[in-house]
Amino acid sequence: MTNLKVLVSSNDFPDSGLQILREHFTVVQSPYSHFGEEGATQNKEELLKLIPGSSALVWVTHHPLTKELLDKAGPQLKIVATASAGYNHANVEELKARGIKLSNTPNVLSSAVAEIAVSLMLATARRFTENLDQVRRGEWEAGFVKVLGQDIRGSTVGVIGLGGIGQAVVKRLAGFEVAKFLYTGHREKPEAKALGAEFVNLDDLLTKSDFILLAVPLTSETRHMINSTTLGKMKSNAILINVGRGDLVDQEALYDALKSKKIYAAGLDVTTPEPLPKDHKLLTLPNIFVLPHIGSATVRTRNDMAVLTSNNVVNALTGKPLITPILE
Ligand SMILES: O=C(O)C(=O)CO
Repeated sequence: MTNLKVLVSSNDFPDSGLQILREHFTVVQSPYSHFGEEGATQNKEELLKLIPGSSALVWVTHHPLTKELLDKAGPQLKIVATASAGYNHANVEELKARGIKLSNTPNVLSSAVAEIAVSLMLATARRFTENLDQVRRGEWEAGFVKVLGQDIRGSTVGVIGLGGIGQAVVKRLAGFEVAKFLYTGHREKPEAKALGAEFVNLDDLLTKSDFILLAVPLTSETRHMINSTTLGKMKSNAILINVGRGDLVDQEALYDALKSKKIYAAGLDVTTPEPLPKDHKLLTLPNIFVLPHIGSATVRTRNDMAVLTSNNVVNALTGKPLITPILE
């Protein structure tokens, strides 16, 4: 064990990851979580107190890594290891300018997030929100014609971003008799052939797909890529699924498109903000199904993410290459 200090940024980092860190370093952990307005404020104050002298930061959720925090940490900071695949909160340019390494946790969460994407497809296509509401009200529609949904069978599924998560969704849909998989992105993916997915431009994907899956990182290029213009190109039976980041979607435009039935439905695991306030107007719509960002929230996946995060820290502080580098 060394005296190098590792700060774990919230109280819910799994023991599997903590154990690895404790074998090597002096571990300091915030007693708060990032979640909720109060938790986030308390945690920020606590982190400002705990961060000086840290050689590594284990960044557990999506709290922004501000210049203020980095300044407080001090010049010995070598690595930020974020326990997430997405790293839009990690202030990449600032880390790069300061020569600080950055790692994330891709791949280990692809199957869990893909399961949530498929769940959202089913929940929206089969109108779980309206149907569950009927059950809760004790007012089931009688007869043959119930709240009728759409089939995944025979549909065209368009994937925006055929990376690890997008590919895992296509694999999981193998038994659903999907008619066609389309995908778009910066370039064709070698994996697409085996998956039977056809590379198209964004406009083609938007105009032809029955399901549109967002599985791209949030960048300045992808922010609000779903807006009134792109929503306007979708089919009236289109279902939008977002397992990426809330800001990929202009939520005002999405509200209008769902309210006016310009598109059929939306299933969101990610929103802006998170948590979405319970009186948010999106939640008044019958054709939306919202989850509280649980894509990677299984015991196994969270443990895998924690172990990978900690092993990245061990490697960075013992002079070995990062396992999953963003900045090295
Ligand atoms: O790891 C991430 O970036 C996630 O949002 C998982 O749901």
